[in-house]
Parts: sequence; structure tokens; C-alpha cells
Amino acid sequence: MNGYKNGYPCQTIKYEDVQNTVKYLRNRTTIRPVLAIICGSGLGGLANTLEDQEAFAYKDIPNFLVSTVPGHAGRLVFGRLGGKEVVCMQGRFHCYEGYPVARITLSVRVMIELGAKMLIVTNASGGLNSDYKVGDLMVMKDHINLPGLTGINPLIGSTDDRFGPRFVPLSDAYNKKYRDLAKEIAQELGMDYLKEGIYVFQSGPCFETVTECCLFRMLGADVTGMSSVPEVIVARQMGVDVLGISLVTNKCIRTYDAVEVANHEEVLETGRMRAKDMERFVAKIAERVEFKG
Ligand SMILES: O=P(O)(O)O[C@@H]1C[C@H](O)[C@@H](CO)O1
Ligand SMILES: Nc1nc2[nH]cnc2c(=O)[nH]1
Repeated sequence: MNGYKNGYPCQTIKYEDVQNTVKYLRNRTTIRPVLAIICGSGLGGLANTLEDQEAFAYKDIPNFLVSTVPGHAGRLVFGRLGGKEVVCMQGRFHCYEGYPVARITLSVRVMIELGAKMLIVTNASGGLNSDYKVGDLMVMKDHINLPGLTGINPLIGSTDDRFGPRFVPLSDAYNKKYRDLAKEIAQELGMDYLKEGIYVFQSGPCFETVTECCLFRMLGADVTGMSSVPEVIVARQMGVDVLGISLVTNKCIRTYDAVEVANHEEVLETGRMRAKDMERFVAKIAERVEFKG
């Protein structure tokens, strides 16, 4: 599944491996999640708010990777949120940790095979749009997949129809109904700092150069980050609707002589600052979303 086959990188995720992980988890939890949530950098506190929690360390889950980034606890937490049964990744995997892109999305396939009908991805990002402030939240309207444009995509490799089609449309990657619901809820909660915009994914782990930031802005991106897009692609392949929420944790530097520089501590600090608002927001979304069938 992961690693190398005959000297060539083998990115393919086996359906049977996903099923084995699903079986392992189903045998150990009574929760049957309809909603999957991925917590971004510094946003893992949300998982601690679930009722009737049952948690598993990633290191104990067959076929899972381990989290290596501060601010990503590395636990899969089952429980109830807003009256719904949910599963929450308290910490995610990133390409820059050295994992093949298909491998970092195995957990998404597992959560969907466990029954999730919707995926909420959250992430920390750098603000490119000069109207955005640190602490703003942004509903993801679309993304630019820079690594995808150069051949890093979780769907590359041999394909298995049981996961869904090989050729996945992404013009509707971020469900309009969910985006509208998020905006409606934000208004009700008085969150006047909610924006809607475009996320550009770059592999990291370096933060951007000044010129890269200028380029991203020219391309139409409002924020930039190092995650989420591979997860969204896999969810869409499997027919699951997605809501993406990005927290602007820092401003991208777009002048050559600036003294300040981006750093992960600031990212985590902004996450802590907005944690409670994010938790309230996502709980309300969980309460109000409706699923067919
Ligand atoms: O997991 P996310 O995308 O929230 O984490 C962001 C991107 C990097 O992992 C890290 C940089 O500080 O935060
Ligand atoms: N690429 C990128 N990812 C981030 N995650 C949090 N802040 C940033 C940033 O400035 N750039």
C-alpha cells in the first residue's frame, strides 16, 4: 500500500486495507458517524468538546500514519456534536511530513466508509487578501491545487471503482448549500469576520517567499495553506460533500523589506485565540446540517 514496489513509489491505497481499518474501529466504538471533521493546526480543541467521546491514538489504528506536527494531537475521536454522531481527526497528516499524498488521505476514506456523509475540513492559513485580518475565518469557495498541477494528486495510481471514479469533477468541490448555511450561521452568531474565498495549497513546509505570495494573489487566491486539498479530492471522489473553513492565522508578507516573518508559533497562537469561536461555529453547523436518506 505505502512505500515502494519494485523500486517505484506505490501510491495506491487498497480498498481491503481501508475496510480492515473500518472493521477495527467499528468493533471498538458504538458511534456510527454521519459527519467527519478534520481539525487544522491549533484547532484540535474542537475534538475535546464532543460528548460521549471514544478516542484512539493514531499509532494504535491499523494503516494510520502518525502526526509529527505540533498542534496536531494525533487522535481519532468519536462522539456527538450538535446532536449528531461524528468522527473527528484531532490532527491531520501533511505531504511535507514525508508521506505520499495518497497515504495522507487514507483516514478520509476510512471516515467515509464508516458512514460519514459530509466532511468538514478546517485549516490554518496565511492571509493574502489585504482585506483579511489575522483571526478572520474563511469559508472555502474553491481551491488552487499547486502540487496537483505538477503531478501530486491522491488519485494518481491504479484505481479501484469501489472508491469512486478516476476522473473526478471539482467544479463543485465546496458544496454551495453548506457554504450558504455556514454564512447564515455566522451571521446569527454575530461573526462579522467570516469571509468566503479561495485557498491555494502548496506542499510546504516552507512558508512562502514574497514573490510567491504576490503570484498567489495574482492567481486569485485569498489565503494559502499546506493541507486540506488532498482530503477534499478524496471526499469528492467518494461522493461526499465538503465544507472547508480556514482560519487566517497570520498575514502573508508581500513586501521585500518587512522585518516580520511567518512562524508556526504564531499559527498556533491564533488558533488558541479563535478556538472557542470555531468550536461554537462548527457545533452549530453540525446541529443544522441535514442529510438525505
Ligand atoms: O494542518 P493545517 O493546514 O491547519 O496546518 C497549517 C499548515 C502547516 O501545517 C502549519 C504551518 O504553521 O499550519
Ligand atoms: N502556506 C502557508 N500555510 C500556512 N498555514 C498557516 N499560515 C500559513 C502561511 O502563511 N502559509
